Amino acid sequence: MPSFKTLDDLNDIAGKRVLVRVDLNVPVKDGKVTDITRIERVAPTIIELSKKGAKVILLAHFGRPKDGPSPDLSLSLIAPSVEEVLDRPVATASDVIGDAATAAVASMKDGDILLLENTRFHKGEEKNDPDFVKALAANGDIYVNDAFSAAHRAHASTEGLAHHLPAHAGRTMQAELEALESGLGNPARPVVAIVGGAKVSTKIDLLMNLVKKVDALVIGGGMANTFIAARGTNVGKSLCEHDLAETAKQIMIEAATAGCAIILPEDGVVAREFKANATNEIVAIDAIPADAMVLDVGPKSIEAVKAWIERAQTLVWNGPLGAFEIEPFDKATVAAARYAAERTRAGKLVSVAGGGDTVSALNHAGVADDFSYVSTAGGAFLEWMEGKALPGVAVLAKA
Ligand SMILES: Nc1ncnc2c1ncn2[C@@H]1O[C@H](COP(=O)(O)OP(=O)(O)O)[C@@H](O)[C@H]1O
Ligand SMILES: O=C(OP(=O)(O)O)[C@H](O)COP(=O)(O)O
Repeated sequence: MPSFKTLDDLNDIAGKRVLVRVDLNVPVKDGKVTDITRIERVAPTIIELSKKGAKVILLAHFGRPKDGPSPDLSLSLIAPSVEEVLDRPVATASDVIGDAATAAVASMKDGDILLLENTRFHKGEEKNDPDFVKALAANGDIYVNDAFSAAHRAHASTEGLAHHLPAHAGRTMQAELEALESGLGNPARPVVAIVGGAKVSTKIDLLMNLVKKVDALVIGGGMANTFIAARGTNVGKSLCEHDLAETAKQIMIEAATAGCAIILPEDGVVAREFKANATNEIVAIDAIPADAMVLDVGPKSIEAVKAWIERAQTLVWNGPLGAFEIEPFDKATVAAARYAAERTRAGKLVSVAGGGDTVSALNHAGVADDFSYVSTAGGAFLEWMEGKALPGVAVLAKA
């Protein structure tokens, strides 16, 4: 595990402006936060710094804004939940740099907490643009990164800042790395990975290495549609990234070479509308109607997933098997989560799951506490599993 400075190395910080990168990219429905796990996980760092008298300035992204600020991706939507979890007032600012941010920081008293606006409202964030990094750094004396779940991004607030200010890992960053190392550093085999969800383009590349590390890869969700389409099967209107067909094919070749089984759904639950209780039917995976979309894997596939969980000694899971937020398309995710929890409780399985929506899905299934470890991270967790150095962690180690 890389060594880095932590909060233990931060003394006499009363009055200091501490820029704390947190991950507040939480699930939201109708403007309301539906899962507060990520907020709960960063609370200890925020409270500790505030109690030491620091001015705690939170930096975070929310969603993937394309063209600058948009009200539906404003962190002001998340601020009330942050206040509720911390049980303290949290001020907000209408921007993350510039006059609005400077004025908000200038008005802080020792121990105050301020949430700046979505870092991704500026293009410089994802480009790790030096001028944007400087503008962020102007409001801080110290940088703390507690966003393990965004540490696979070499962005201004996750990587760039550590080159400008004394950089420390927050309590969650530290705890996540320790827990993953102790749970998965030397995993018992067979290791089975389940990968689903919707972030196909940002996660598909890492499967190329993941298949060399695990014995079986079970693919569900939007990711499965992309693999099924790559085989030449019609996926109708399903969430699918057709331009990634070649990558998907290459992954299947790599998996065969590495001796990793790839398990794709045999059947799916299809609907014509993405909404709760939409009329739906179960179809074989090669019989998806052209005007329908697969919103969950079907009952035969659920049995296959459970059989792989039964064979596994270690399970790593990121990405729900279906659109679990809308019933009845939560069935496969709930069934797999409950079965993995049952095997874990019986001492037959080490189960590690991660990702904002995956954690929310485990909470929905009522089994998050039964898993061996639940990480706040999805993509970062899988990249860690691949053995990759995460830019946000590597830079802390250097600092
Ligand atoms: N078949 C599907 N069609 C559309 N969306 C899906 C499907 N399966 C899963 N999803 C969606 O994937 C999202 C979670 O994906 P992702 O962000 O990759 O997971 P995580 O946050 O756990 O890393 C959920 O909102 C879920 O509705
Ligand atoms: O939610 C996140 O990642 P995850 O969906 O892989 O768990 C992180 O906040 C990173 O977000 P990003 O994938 O838009 O960079």
